[in-house]
Amino acid sequence: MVSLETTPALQLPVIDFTSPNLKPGTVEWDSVRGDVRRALEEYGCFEALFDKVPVKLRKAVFDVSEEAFQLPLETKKRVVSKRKYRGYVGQIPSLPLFEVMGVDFAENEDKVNEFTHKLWPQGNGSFSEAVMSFAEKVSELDFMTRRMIMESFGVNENYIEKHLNSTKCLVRMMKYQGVEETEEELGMEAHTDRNMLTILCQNDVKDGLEVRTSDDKQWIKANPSQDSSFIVLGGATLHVLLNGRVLTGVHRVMRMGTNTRFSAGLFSVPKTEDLIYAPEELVDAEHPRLYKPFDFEAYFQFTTEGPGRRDVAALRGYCGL
Ligand SMILES: O=C(O)CCC(=O)C(=O)O
Ligand SMILES: [Fe+2]
Repeated sequence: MVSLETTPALQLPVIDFTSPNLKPGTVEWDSVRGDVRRALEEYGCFEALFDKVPVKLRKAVFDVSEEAFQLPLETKKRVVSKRKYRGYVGQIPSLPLFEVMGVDFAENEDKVNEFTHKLWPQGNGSFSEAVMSFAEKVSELDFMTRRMIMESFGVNENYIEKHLNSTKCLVRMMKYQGVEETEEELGMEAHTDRNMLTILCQNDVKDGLEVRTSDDKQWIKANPSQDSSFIVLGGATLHVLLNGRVLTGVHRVMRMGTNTRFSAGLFSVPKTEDLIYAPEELVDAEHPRLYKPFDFEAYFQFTTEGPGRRDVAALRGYCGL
């Protein structure tokens, strides 16, 4: 007999960060902290309702990124970097729909202005301002999430403070061309992020980002609200730092429809050369240490030197114990 029941569409957990009382030590904080832990343990990802980024600022970010992508290719090439995740990347033969601008040290006014001046020698205050303001506001969600997850594992306060100060902000603005085909096309291949935490938002093109379930069997369509939510993804560095106790969500971008999709993200990235390894609070008889001390730059290099290196299996091969 054919069952008439349909499987409800899979959804990412949604966590509400909008309580005005969301401060360490409050009941609200502890409750959200529990949600964050469960989501990162089970999905390596969640949708965050977060109201500290005004709609106007989101719009400004997508407007300036559109302006940047419209510059002639020769101009965009002025910000091509040796390191793939920074600067301008586009015209990848296997990902023809995709372009990205990555502004490193987006919390630093001089660095942002330097980037802007390479694209617009006469200056472009709106670009610099949108990037810096986005980095500042979204960092609040990044810091809260990382503080919560570390607190939930009993990591001591000094360590947490030191950890939070050990990262920089990379703001990446992505563009995915629309497609005429009726079939879905790949916008960005399946991968795990390498950094600590990634926080993404997108323009009014609804679909695109998909996150794989932890059993690797299904894709969950992320469908963040255009005005009030962000998708938060745990990266490989956070996974190593927390001794594998949180997942790093595999994700990809699929394109369908003729509208151009713009997305923007804050990537927290280690800025020091200190080796990363799990604090003692994360290691016990039940949870033996999984990874050798980890050098972010060396790992980054490793992932770029061959195909298929952007997943947890490759990470284990690289630095597993
Ligand atoms: O555009 C998106 O939503 C995803 C981008 C992404 O996964 C990345 O830049 O690592
Ligand atoms: Fe990613």
